[in-house]
Amino acid sequence: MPEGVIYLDGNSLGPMPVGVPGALEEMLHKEWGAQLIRGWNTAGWMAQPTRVGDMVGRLIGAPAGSVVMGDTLSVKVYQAVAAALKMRPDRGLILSDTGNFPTDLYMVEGLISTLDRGYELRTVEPGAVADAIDETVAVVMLTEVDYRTGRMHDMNAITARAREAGAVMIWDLAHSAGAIPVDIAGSEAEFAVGCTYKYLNGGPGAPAFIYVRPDLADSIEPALSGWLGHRDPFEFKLNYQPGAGIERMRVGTPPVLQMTTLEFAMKAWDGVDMADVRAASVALQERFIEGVGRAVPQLALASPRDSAQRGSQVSFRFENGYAAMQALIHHDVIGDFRAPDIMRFGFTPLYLDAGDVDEAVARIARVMHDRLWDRPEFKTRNRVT
Ligand SMILES: Cc1ncc(COP(=O)(O)O)c(C=O)c1O
Ligand SMILES: Nc1c(O)cccc1C(=O)C[C@H](N)C(=O)O
Repeated sequence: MPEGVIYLDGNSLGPMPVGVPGALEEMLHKEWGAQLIRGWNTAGWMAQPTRVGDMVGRLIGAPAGSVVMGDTLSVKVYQAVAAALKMRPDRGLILSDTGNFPTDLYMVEGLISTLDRGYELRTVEPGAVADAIDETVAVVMLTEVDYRTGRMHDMNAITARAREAGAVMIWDLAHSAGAIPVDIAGSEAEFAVGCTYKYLNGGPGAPAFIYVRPDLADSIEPALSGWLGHRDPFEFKLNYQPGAGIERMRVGTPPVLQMTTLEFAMKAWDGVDMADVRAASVALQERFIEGVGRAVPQLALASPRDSAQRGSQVSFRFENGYAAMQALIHHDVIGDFRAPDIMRFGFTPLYLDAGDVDEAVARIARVMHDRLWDRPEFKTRNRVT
């Protein structure tokens, strides 16, 4: 971590794991440089999407062979929804919630605009999802942890409700993978998707993942029928035939450099138990909430106070939240801002401890008490964070 920086934004972009530059340099010289196109076979690039998929799968409770990496999360959402709709041709409703990340909703809008049957995308308040699931719903698509508030859905209860109603369940685990324990197989959800540039530290643009419940993987119909999801890509047949199991959710050429970065980053999780990560995360978050509550009571907690209902982030509402976050970043506490008024802080025990939390609270208190945010340069909205 850069000297003096307290990084509370690993829920948006994880930091670079120690050793990544060396690992990449080695790969560039020994694999791409020396092996050239032979690297697809001899360096194992072709098998990397499922090999890394298994590493990610372990953290989300997915059995080996049920997760594949590739593309962006937006694309994986599209694939999951398209396949799910084909499983329920008699129904026309896709249910999501108003807390979902916009791209998930946008991808559904785009997908259904290309389909002849009139589909409806309906969003309800997060707390109203379970009651909104009935026999008219084809697909329930939710992000488990709300990107703004950190509010967590009850994955098992909602999946069970969807199952009862005959709807297909898709979970977006963008804010769950590497953040909280997930038992996707135990939930019996049909699909899950997620990204790897947040808690898994795969780097900006790291490939996304998709999980398909193993008993379905050989029967789902991929909408993005790319050649690397074909049963025999190197037969170069004129017609598409889906590959075996999860392989059919591959599309085109995998981003090998990003995949190699991610594969290296995943080594940090070897032997790590998500229950330990969760316990450490909750302890850090509780310390933070109590500290901020004592020192800066004007920041209103936007996250559930009960840690059992919160992912691995803590958010506060403040009307000048954008400027306050810019000022904080200026003072080397990096969180981010989400419109309209949310200051968001992510907790990642792999590289944060109680001392970081106390120092962050002290700097937040200074920024707020001394109104260090009240400067024109902090008020121009032109930033990602
Ligand atoms: C829940 C969720 N879905 C999707 C995305 C983004 O998708 P993509 O990786 O395609 O930009 C994010 C974050 O950017 C997210 O938080
Ligand atoms: N994926 C991002 C990007 O390409 C640029 C900036 C931010 C992101 C994010 O991941 C945002 C994140 N999903 C969020 O929860 O707000």
